[in-house]
Amino acid sequence: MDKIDVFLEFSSIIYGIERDKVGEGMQFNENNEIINVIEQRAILVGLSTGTRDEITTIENSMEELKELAKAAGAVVLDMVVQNRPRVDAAYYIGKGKAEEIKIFCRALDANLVIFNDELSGAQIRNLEELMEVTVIDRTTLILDIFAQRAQSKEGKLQVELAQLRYRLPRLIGLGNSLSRTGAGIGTRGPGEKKLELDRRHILDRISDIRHQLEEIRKNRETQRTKRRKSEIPVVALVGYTNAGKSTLMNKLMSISGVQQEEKEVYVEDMLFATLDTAHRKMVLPSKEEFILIDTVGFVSKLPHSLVEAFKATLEEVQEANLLLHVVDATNEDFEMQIKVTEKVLNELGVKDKPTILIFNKIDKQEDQSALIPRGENIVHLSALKDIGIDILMQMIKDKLFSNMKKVSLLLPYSKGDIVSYLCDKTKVVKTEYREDGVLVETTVGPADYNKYRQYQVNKAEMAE
Ligand SMILES: Nc1nc2c(ncn2[C@@H]2O[C@H](COP(=O)(O)OP(=O)(O)OP(=O)(O)O)[C@@H](O)[C@H]2O)c(=O)[nH]1
Ligand SMILES: [Mg+2]
Repeated sequence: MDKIDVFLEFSSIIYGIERDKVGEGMQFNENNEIINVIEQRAILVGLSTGTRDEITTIENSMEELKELAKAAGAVVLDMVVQNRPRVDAAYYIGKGKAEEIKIFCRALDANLVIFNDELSGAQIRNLEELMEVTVIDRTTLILDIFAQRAQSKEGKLQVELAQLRYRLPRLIGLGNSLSRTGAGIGTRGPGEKKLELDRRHILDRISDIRHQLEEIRKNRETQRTKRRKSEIPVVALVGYTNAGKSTLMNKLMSISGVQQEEKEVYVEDMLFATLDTAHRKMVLPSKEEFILIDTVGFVSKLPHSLVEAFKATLEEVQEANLLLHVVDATNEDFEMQIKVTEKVLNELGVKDKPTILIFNKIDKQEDQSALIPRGENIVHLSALKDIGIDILMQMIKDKLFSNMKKVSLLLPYSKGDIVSYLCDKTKVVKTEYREDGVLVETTVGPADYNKYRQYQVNKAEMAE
């Protein structure tokens, strides 16, 4: 074990004991005793290249970075934006600006500089050497928040995998950074784990995590197959972080009449409150059932390694019959948030799903109600104050169940494949083996109805 390993291992034990201190940096003496708890005092730095493909303004992006920094436990002292047509390969914002920020750090007693974009290993190293403070980027910050929040075994593995993938091409820069800080944002792994710094170990660990995740995925697949068989439709809540997905899930659960108060999902006014998907069974007043899934929220510039790592969890979204895309109507950047969510869903292979666009928090939003779109698959509501929930329920019902038709099909014995398909995919209430074929009573959607209506028999024929 080298010096850094010992240092990190020890600091991870400290974090394990003093959870509320997570988010703060610590200083240790030679005996690895805490001698000082260092506040993570951060200056945020953004770069505006003035190109039109930026999906939001630099000001809004920096505000969000501030929220992310706070969510990770840092104190934000100030924000600096550099206008520059191109990224500087060595110093990202250019050496001159980096020197200015160094003076700024001294003046404000900052010990951390957070960049709004991903940096290369060389940029991190150069900037740290020049500015003499810890340098991290937006990706490290987001991964750090995820590392702090991950609860389930799968969540922890996914975050660790994302962190390791991010680390691998940046070992030189990060090694430097970690040996300098020892603790604090960017050094934490999920479950207070020490993060690897050695290339070979990282590769081994990545392959080990992949295997473990594959096992978990297989298990989930088995459960999903069971669910599919039971033919209960699946509805997934998706959207930008902090939009109110979990609040809406709890609201729908409370009115669905199912006794599951203990199963309320976690709601918090912070970014990335939910990391693990949660499933709950819902029952509509008219008794139809569906499964509702709550999922991790998205954010602008979501690290690619995280999207990759979370793919398996979000596989469920791919299979959902309906998406509820929740939007925070009070956020002035809601259009960007919708675009980001759609883009991430696209990356996950979720395309052309029936979707209800939900503008949430209308109890609070005042100024921009005229700006919020209205339309066929759009609903304005407040999950917190119970406004418009009944309209949403009706829409869900219409989307999931209005096209379903009860049918009695008499299938010749030569059409065994259709019989097995129906038994597999639809809610069969009766099968009867008759002389002229198999009589199947079931409920089908419009596509299946059109395909198999030729086999439909009416009640009089059935009685023969
Ligand atoms: N005023 C108001 N606040 C709401 C409403 N719905 C949710 N909130 C608040 O918004 C914050 C975030 O809510 P969550 O339900 O945790 O949001 P989420 O989309 O699950 O967030 P992540 O899990 O982080 O992706 C909480 O403070 C909620 O109380 C609403 O209708 N009106
Ligand atoms: Mg949530």
